[in-house]
Amino acid sequence: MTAGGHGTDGVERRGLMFVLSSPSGAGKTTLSRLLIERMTGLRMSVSATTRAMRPGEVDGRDYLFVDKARFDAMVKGDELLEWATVFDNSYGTPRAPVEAALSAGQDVLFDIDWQGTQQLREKARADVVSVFILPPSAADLEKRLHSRAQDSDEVIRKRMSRASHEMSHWAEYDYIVINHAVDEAFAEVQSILKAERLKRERRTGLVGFVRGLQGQLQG
Ligand SMILES: Nc1nc2c(ncn2[C@@H]2O[C@H](COP(=O)(O)OP(=O)(O)O)[C@@H](O)[C@H]2O)c(=O)[nH]1
Ligand SMILES: Nc1ncnc2c1ncn2[C@@H]1O[C@H](COP(=O)(O)OP(=O)(O)O)[C@@H](O)[C@H]1O
Repeated sequence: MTAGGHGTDGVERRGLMFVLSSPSGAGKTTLSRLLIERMTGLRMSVSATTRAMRPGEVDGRDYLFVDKARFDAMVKGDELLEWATVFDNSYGTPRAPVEAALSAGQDVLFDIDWQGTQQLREKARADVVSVFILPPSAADLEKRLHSRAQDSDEVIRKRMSRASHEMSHWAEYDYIVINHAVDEAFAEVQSILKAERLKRERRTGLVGFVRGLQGQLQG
């Protein structure tokens, strides 16, 4: 699924799928936006969802907002790389943009839940890097859900009551980041991506590069 692209140092490598998951309100969206703004070579995977649009959200940027019939047609037509039901709504990752980005040598960022992460891992274990974001405390989580001011009290109660269940999947992830201060959590997530980009196994161009160096040395 992942064709080659060039790393910042010019050595060809396979693109990776960078996954952020967390209980609702822990900071995935905030960290994802910062990553997209500040890291080159990284594209956001825009999910399809049947949930209602929140104030300030933009169709096609935050999500593709679709009705249940369209979502079911996407599932039937094998248009989704993975999909799951979360908070009574359907969410899924459109396959085509992900495949196009990876073939163009870009990395892809996913804000998806543990169910979607498991499905991606089953499909492409070596190319998936997963990070679970935890809130510093339950009180902070609740405060953040309220401060976002985009969900009703009832929806927030539902999200809080699901948080413990969501969090129970933390040990399936490669990295765990505790989101105390945004800047620090961002720096940690950024470091993970930078290090993962340098992993030897992804750097398909290294053999040729080193051969070239050896040729120069013998030359
Ligand atoms: N499996 C899967 N989960 C998704 C997808 N898109 C979003 N989610 C997850 O659905 C959950 C709810 O997302 P959302 O309604 O935006 O609320 P938020 O968690 O407060 O941002 C979050 O855990 C997201 O990570 C997707 O395409 N697939
Ligand atoms: N480290 C942090 N400290 C304080 N507030 C934060 C922090 N990270 C995120 N927030 C705020 O918490 C709310 C929920 O964050 P968001 O990124 O939407 O979470 P998620 O996408 O995981 O549901 C937002 O209002 C966001 O601005």
